[in-house]
Amino acid sequence: MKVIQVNNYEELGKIAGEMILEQMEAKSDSVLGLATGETPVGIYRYLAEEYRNRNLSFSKVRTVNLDEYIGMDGRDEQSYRYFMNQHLFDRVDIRKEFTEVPNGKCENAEQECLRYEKRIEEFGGIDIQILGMGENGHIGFNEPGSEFICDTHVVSLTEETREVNARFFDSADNVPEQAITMGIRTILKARKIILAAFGVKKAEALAGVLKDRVTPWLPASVLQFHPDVTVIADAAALSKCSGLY
Ligand SMILES: O=P(O)(O)OC[C@H]1O[C@](O)(CO)[C@@H](O)[C@@H]1O
Repeated sequence: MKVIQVNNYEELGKIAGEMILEQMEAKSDSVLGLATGETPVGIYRYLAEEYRNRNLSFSKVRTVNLDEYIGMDGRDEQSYRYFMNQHLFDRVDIRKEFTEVPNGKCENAEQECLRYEKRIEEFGGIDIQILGMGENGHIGFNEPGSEFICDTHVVSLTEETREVNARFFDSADNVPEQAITMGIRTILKARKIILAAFGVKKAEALAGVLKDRVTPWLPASVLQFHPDVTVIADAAALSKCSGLY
């Protein structure tokens, strides 16, 4: 894995953003795999700014998001669809019908997972996938103990993740208990992966990803099996990784 240490959050957004723009320059109809959470907000901000500053177009770009809470639709402010509209899709000329986020309000979640996986295939697979990482090492909502050979599926969130994500809700009780997430196999099929980590809360998990054995108990460690992963992280997130990169 290639590791890039950044000095601040803005730099993380710029370096990851430039990798995405490079991908779009090489292929205007690139398929971008996108993530939610606080970490990638700076990446979307950078993309939206560069869209305005340069003569860029997202009109041919397709996107697929990692996950969505079950029970939420795009009008719910805590939904990941809402997050993506707010931070990126409403700020660039992307075609909404080219943006995919699992439908949290679907009638049949199992069918929705199959539809989602098929849609990624129809798009031609993911060219570049942005990943954040949970403090427990989850990627997407693949929690510790998840199967590696798994496509888009329904998950029950751990209490730990629900508590960490309570910051986006009125209380932890309001955090949905289930979500739809791309599986680890879906993620590993992406041609390139960026793992973004910021802050000391990610230090332990990131050290495990860079130095420990691959284990389902630290889902992000599976990225060691992927041939093209770039880790972009600040000194705090890398503080337990000295000598490893
Ligand atoms: O970037 P943050 O806010 O630390 O979140 C990390 C991870 O948590 C999630 O938001 C879900 O718990 C993931 O989508 C994300 O990768």
